[in-house]
Amino acid sequence: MSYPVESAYVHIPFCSHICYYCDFAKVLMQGQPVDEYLEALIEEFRGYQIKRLKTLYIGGGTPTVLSAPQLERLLSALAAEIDLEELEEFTVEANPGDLSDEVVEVLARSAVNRISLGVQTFDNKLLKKIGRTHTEAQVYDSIEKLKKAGFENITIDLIYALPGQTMEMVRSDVEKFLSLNLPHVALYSLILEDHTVFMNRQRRGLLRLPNEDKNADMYEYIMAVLSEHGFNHYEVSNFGKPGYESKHNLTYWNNAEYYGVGAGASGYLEGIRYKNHGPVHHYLKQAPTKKRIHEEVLSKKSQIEEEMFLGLRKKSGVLVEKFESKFGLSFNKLYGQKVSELINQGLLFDDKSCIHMTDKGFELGNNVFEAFLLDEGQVD
Ligand SMILES: C[S@@+](CC[C@H](N)C(=O)[O-])C[C@H]1O[C@@H](n2cnc3c(N)ncnc32)[C@H](O)[C@@H]1O
Ligand SMILES: C[S@@+](CC[C@H](N)C(=O)[O-])C[C@H]1O[C@@H](n2cnc3c(N)ncnc32)[C@H](O)[C@@H]1O
Ligand code: SF4
Repeated sequence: MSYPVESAYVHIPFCSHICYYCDFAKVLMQGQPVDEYLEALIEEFRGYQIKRLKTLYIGGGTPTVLSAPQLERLLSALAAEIDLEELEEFTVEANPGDLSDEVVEVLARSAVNRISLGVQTFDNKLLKKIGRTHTEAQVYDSIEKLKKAGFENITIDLIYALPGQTMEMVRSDVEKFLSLNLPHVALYSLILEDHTVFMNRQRRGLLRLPNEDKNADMYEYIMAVLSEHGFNHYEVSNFGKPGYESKHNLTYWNNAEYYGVGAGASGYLEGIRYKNHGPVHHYLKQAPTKKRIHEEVLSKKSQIEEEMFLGLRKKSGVLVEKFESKFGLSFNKLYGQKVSELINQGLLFDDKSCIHMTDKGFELGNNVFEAFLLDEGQVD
């Protein structure tokens, strides 16, 4: 069965500085052929002849390091391609340090209706320690500017379990978020990624990270306090007031297909997961329709596993009937035994039509996901 593709991700790989924890596709903006990149990106987008989209997400890197005219060029070129009446959610990621008045003005005049602000923490000392260049005051300033410009669907990213971070500091970050009265927050536990300053420090024994128990305490605190304040914990790391759950990110977790455009972007089209060339110069060298570096036709086994891993990340879980009609298989025959075991361990619960993770399951996510790996040959 095929479903219409309703989402697109557009990647801006430039940053004004490189954070110590980050391994996303990004490069220092200085000296980069930014205008040339934007034209190539627009051409790649046009090549897909996309007309209808429900969600569009411009991420990075840092889209807001573009100058106001550059951002204007990008936003209007993308908007000209699609039917804006159909577009429900249009997100742009922004960094508090570089959100100028001119950039906010361009955003306000465009079809963008959701801003994702990379705050990470409100603690000035900690911000420095993780390689960020903005301050707490700049966060408030950016949010005020955005609100004044008419944005109310604003989300922020926070990271917890940062080096030297205590429970008290996490509490303070969450309280500061709550006092801003925003409808959404993503809270990520720090992941130590290869090729980062933090991994280098860790290898030399120089990084003091909260241990696993502390990390679990922090997550439990976050879940409890945000649900007390009316946030729906709709995905492992995402919390939104009802109606503010991110439609774009739900596309990923629903295992639906999406266009991925730009250097280092991933996409999923016609059963193929692909990734574009990452380094900007490599990306620019390829013809508009040949930007992909890697394509994988997913086997039925992989499709089923992904359906489970992604679906279980959501509070709403995996709908058994949808699974069965998508794959033409009996869910119970394939996973019934595993699901019973995980329910007995308190990691999953079952409400007849759906399988969901419990809070404990969210905490121990990887143990749960592992149980859904299939053996070779188990499905054709
Ligand atoms: C790739 S960044 C792009 C957004 C923007 N450039 C910024 O930094 O605010 C998206 C988000 O991923 C999260 N992130 C990046 N690296 C991470 C890591 N190693 N562990 C946990 N979260 C991470 C951060 O919260 C960040 O805001
Ligand atoms: C970690 S999430 C943050 C989401 C945000 N908190 C929100 O609710 O909208 C976003 C990051 O994931 C990465 N990302 C998302 N979709 C992508 C795609 N299709 N290809 C490549 N990177 C992607 C980008 O680096 C982007 O900055
Ligand atoms: S976290 Fe954001 S600003 Fe920092 S390096 Fe990564 S993409 Fe750039």
